[in-house]
Amino acid sequence: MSTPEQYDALIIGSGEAGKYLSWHLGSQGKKVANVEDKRLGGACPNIACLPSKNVIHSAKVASFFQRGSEFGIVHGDWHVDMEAVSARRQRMIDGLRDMHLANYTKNNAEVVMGFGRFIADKTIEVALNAGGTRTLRSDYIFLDTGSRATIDPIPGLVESVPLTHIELLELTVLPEHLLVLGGGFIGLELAQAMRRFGANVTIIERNPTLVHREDPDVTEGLHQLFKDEGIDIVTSANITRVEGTSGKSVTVYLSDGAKLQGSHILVATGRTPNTQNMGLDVVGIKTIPTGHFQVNDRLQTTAPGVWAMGDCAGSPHFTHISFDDFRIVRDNLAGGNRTTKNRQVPSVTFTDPELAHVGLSENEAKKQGIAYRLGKIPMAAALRTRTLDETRGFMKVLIGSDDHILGFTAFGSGTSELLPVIQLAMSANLPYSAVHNIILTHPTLSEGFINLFNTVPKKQA
Ligand SMILES: Cc1cc2nc3c(=O)[nH]c(=O)nc-3n(C[C@H](O)[C@H](O)[C@H](O)COP(=O)(O)OP(=O)(O)OC[C@H]3O[C@@H](n4cnc5c(N)ncnc54)[C@H](O)[C@@H]3O)c2cc1C
Ligand SMILES: NC(=O)c1ccc[n+]([C@@H]2O[C@H](COP(=O)([O-])OP(=O)(O)OC[C@H]3O[C@@H](n4cnc5c(N)ncnc54)[C@H](O)[C@@H]3O)[C@@H](O)[C@H]2O)c1
Repeated sequence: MSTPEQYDALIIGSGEAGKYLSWHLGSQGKKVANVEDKRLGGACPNIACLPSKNVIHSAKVASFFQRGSEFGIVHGDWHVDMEAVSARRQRMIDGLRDMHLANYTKNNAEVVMGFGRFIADKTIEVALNAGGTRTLRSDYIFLDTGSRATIDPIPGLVESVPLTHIELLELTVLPEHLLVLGGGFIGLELAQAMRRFGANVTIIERNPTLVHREDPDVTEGLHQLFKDEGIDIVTSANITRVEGTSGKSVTVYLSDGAKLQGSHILVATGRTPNTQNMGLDVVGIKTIPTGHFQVNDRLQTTAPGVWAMGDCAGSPHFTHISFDDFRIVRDNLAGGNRTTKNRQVPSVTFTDPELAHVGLSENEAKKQGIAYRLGKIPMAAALRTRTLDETRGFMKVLIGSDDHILGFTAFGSGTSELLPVIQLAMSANLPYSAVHNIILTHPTLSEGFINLFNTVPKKQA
């Protein structure tokens, strides 16, 4: 082993938690190296959240063109230029890359491009992308290695060279017919975007409904939306094999004898944590059966002086949660006592309309035997939606016996921006009247809260 270079902190992976911790510790004058083997800044700005929302927005513009006459806009011939859609996405990514580089420079955090693995206690060897190795040592090591698309061991699937979200977002030619494996977050968002660009799309989901853990009104709403947009949905699908090559012709065979034919196939069936080939045995870092690093509620692994954050630590797979993992570790390093226990996990599925959620769903409340009063309105009751012709969907809120908000779900255009008000009331333990009684600007979507809380049944005396 070459003589290790000594650091105050080593961070493996430059995803959300990793980069923020690198910038934070660097700004405090610590000698920090952030090791990254692929894309600086991790998945979110390069291949996940931001590029997908960029492409989804282009698809929204396409849907406005399709709906032009509804708004009194008469246009001539138009078409989708996938090369230009892709170029717009790439421009955004390039800008984000510059922003990341500037942050590393400003905060004196070193970037080491290469794959990191443990070779001894507190010691990482980096196989440099540029060739050669470096050996780095620190008493403080933080893992933020993220996750990748799972490719199930279905006969013929690997051989079909399926698209993952990475290749799909980079397409410069529209698929004629896209088969989407999985009706979860990625499948729904990308299926709708591709359909709006003009592709035929079939979603193949193994459960009886899309987003099967959601309440029945949510799944019904999504099924109806996708049906109206001309997306085929095959549920309770048991795939026995795949034949052909994505980009040419692919056939998916189901156990009930059905045969689904497409030009391309996208896998969107969940994530696998990046925890392999990292020399974990050398330092005694354990993983759990899902492959994630084993951590406690302060995100400490089973090796002293090694923490894990974000997807690789099994935290809910969202960028905002990886960011919160960073805050927990940052504050505990400074002597705090923060944990991952009982934290809010808000989420938004960026279909159009969006599905925004925080707290308990009705399914969960029933399963846990928690009594609730339900307030619910159609989105059309928030009059803003009528000005926009975006009246599809509903909002609902679960209220506990003490008048506090237990959960909120909105399936409606622009509803992601409604979450923070509800989250604030929930985290400050305020009764729902605290939101109900605010003067809410007319005509905004949030004004819908007044109508929503009006529908909550009064407490029984
Ligand atoms: C298509 C898509 C859309 C999404 N949209 C959203 C969204 O809208 N909102 C949201 O909140 N979440 C979204 N997510 C989820 C979100 O992207 C992830 O939860 C988040 O990026 C995870 O961040 P992370 O910090 O765990 O690490 P990541 O961003 O995954 O970064 C980990 C980095 O570590 C590197 N690495 C791994 N192993 C090593 C090693 N040994 N040595 C060196 N480097 C290594 C990897 O190459 C990677 O760059 C989306 C995900 C996908 C796939
Ligand atoms: N807007 C967002 O915040 C956002 C967007 C995209 C991804 N993400 C994150 O990334 C994670 C991964 O997304 P995802 O869509 O890959 O996973 P997911 O867990 O959301 O959905 C996967 C779906 O695939 C189905 N499935 C699994 N194996 C299958 C098979 N063999 N055949 C047919 N269907 C099968 C599952 O039943 C499930 O419905 C999400 O859980 C989420 O945490 C978040």
